[in-house]
Amino acid sequence: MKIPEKLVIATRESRLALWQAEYVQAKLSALYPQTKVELLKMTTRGDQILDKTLSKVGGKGLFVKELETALLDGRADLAVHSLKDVPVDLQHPFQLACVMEREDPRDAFVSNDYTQLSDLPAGAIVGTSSLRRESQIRERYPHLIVKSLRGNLDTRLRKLDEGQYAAIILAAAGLKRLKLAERIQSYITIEESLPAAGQGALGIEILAARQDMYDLLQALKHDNTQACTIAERAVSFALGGSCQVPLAAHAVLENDTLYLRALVAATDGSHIIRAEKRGRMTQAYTLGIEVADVLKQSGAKVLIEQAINAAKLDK
Ligand SMILES: NCc1[nH]cc(CCC(=O)O)c1CC(=O)O
Repeated sequence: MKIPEKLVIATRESRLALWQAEYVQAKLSALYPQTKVELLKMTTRGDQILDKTLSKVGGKGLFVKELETALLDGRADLAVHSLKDVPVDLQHPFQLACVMEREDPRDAFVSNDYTQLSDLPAGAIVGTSSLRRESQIRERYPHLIVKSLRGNLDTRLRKLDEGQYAAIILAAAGLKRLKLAERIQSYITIEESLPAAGQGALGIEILAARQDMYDLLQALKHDNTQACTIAERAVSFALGGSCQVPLAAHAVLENDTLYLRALVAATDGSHIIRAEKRGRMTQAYTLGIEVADVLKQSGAKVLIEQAINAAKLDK
């Protein structure tokens, strides 16, 4: 393997994105001490459009496109992403080189006044802009009001502190990475808020033609996480998932067996379709497709069409 003199990592400029890119930078520097590893900091459309909920902005790959341009014109060799933000139908000329070890995949309950969702009184306002979180909250706590909450982590926490919300829901992974875990009142169980495909994991994107990069990055791969997220992303892919659709998929490895759970929800919170299955680690993708098939047989397609139409009407 030929080790390059210099590597450039494309990254967004949010604090979390920079943490993630610097984390990869440190790992690569340790692995390849002769190589100079630099960051190319970029603003994406997802960072600029802050007045709409993500489902209404509606673009797949809202947070990755600009970084891909840098890969294409050779300004960067790799791009570091929250895997959750990487489109499941990532296509040629791009490729995921590897998936790194997952942080805590759970959603976190953040509030200045309450300890957990079940403590909130009727009419209390919960902030989240994820349809996935919203539908699961609505199913279990129909007396709560869910309101949109956008912006990077610091912005979201500021809006909570200003009193616009009784509580907000955020990915635990981001808070932990930014040393903000003390803001977490409680963790929402996987059962109560099934996470998004890839939540908590980092994905490294490259040009598919860059075999040298692919080989170099295999040292960062985490087999367990990669198998779990392949299964999760396959569910989403098979259902045509995007952030317009309330879709969750989460897998864990239990003694070499993958345990995959997924759900599709009605945007109005009226019902949720769930499916789960166990399978071999080496058959992760197939397992995801099978779980998606079970969801389809239970009527998931109709819910997905409704969600996509609702998003169109809202624009
Ligand atoms: N959609 C934005 C996004 N992308 C990744 C994370 C958190 C970190 C992760 O899941 O890896 C977040 C924020 C959130 O969901 O609270």
